[in-house]
Amino acid sequence: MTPETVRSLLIVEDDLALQKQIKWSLDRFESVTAHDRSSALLQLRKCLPAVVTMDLGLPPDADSVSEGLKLLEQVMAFDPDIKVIVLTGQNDQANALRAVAMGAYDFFAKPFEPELLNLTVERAFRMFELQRENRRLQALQQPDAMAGLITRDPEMLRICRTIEKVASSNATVMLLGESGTGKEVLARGLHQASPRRAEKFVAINCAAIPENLLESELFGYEKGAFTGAAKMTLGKIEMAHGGTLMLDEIGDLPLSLQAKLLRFLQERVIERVGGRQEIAVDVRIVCATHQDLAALSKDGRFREDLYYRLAEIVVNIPPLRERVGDAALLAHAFVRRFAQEQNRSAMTLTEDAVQAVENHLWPGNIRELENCIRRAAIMADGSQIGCDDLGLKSLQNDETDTSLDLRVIRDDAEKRAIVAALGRVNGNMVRAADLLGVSRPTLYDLMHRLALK
Ligand SMILES: Nc1ncnc2c1ncn2[C@@H]1O[C@H](COP(=O)(O)OP(=O)(O)OP(=O)(O)O)[C@@H](O)[C@H]1O
Repeated sequence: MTPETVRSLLIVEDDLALQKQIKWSLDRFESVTAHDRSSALLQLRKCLPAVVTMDLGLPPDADSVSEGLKLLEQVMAFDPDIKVIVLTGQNDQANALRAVAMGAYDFFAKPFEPELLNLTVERAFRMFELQRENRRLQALQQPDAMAGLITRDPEMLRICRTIEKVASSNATVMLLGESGTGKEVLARGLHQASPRRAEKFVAINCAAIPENLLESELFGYEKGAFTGAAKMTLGKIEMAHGGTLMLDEIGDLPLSLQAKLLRFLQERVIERVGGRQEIAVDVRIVCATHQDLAALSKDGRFREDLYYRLAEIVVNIPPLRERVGDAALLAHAFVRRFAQEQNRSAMTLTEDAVQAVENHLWPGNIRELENCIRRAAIMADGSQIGCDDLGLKSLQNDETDTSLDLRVIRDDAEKRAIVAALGRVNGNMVRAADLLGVSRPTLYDLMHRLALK
């Protein structure tokens, strides 16, 4: 729920005359009504009220408080911030107190005094708004939405800035990158940097759920929609209402569901499985995949119209092997974190371990590196983590070990230049020294040092 949204009052009363009377006496608030528990739950999800006034005696058993208390419990489970004002009979203080113990905000004995009820409802709205505002401010204090993301690679830093820039819009973002490159980290960062940060971030992995369950997982289902559907259940889209929904591995979404998702993106309403009602849902979509979606859509395996809807902003995340200096930077950071988590004194990577980390290609990207360091931090005997602990080959005494040694690089270049100069002047030392810009004795010395004689 975005902070600007006006929240309404829900009046739950089975006596329709009384319901009208309450609505009328609270007419300065925007209100909706319900006459029993199931219609109240429906309104709750549809209108997301801030305040509920509720009769405890509801049908089918209006003489007892069981339905009312059950509804109260469900309201509190749905959103504990909602302020519920319980309307009870004159001599029913025990049940009123029971309701307060279960989370009700206040109670009122019938017949009620309209002015007093007005004041209580107003106070409840104010309390609700204050709590929301408080949470929003707390979220604002979060200094950097990308705080958990470690990188010094220029391309990754550029991506972080892009994510922060587009966060305030509602544009759908598509994150493309190999497995383990941090797509979910970036999606969470986007949510944190957006005005939706006080609401939920919900992620669903389309590849991890069997096709026959995915529809109800995404869209929810009504009670009795299929065998085993014992109660109405919200889908991930509805759960993310007001917040951000991450559709991970979107390339694995079956074609039948692609059509349904497209309809949702166009009309922003869903229908639960087995339901007939259209429910408006306000979510920001982020999707991610390691697959080539454009190619999938050319092959007819991914709807082109859905692709263009989802690809409003496309972010290509580079694999770890292409990020300059990040493997070692992340390795050091993970060592510090895992040593701390295991209450071990400071641990460090040996020099050849750092070198091995830098040279490994990390096909599983940051996830693989993270797991590798976690395992090593557990296995290492002392405070030093070496190549053996990491399960990587040491590069010491290996040819590639000298790849960054300037002296070796310089010697090699000098050797090649001298050979080329001598070749060009057919072995004439005087002319070769001239070509190389050194004296003849210096050229002799160099050839001696470089074992060229
Ligand atoms: N730049 C980073 N700094 C610190 N940790 C990171 C970074 N990128 C990724 N991680 C960590 O690496 C792991 C994998 O990241 P994440 O789940 O976001 O990748 P992914 O691309 O969504 O993977 P998959 O495609 O397999 O779902 C997580 O534990 C995450 O915290």
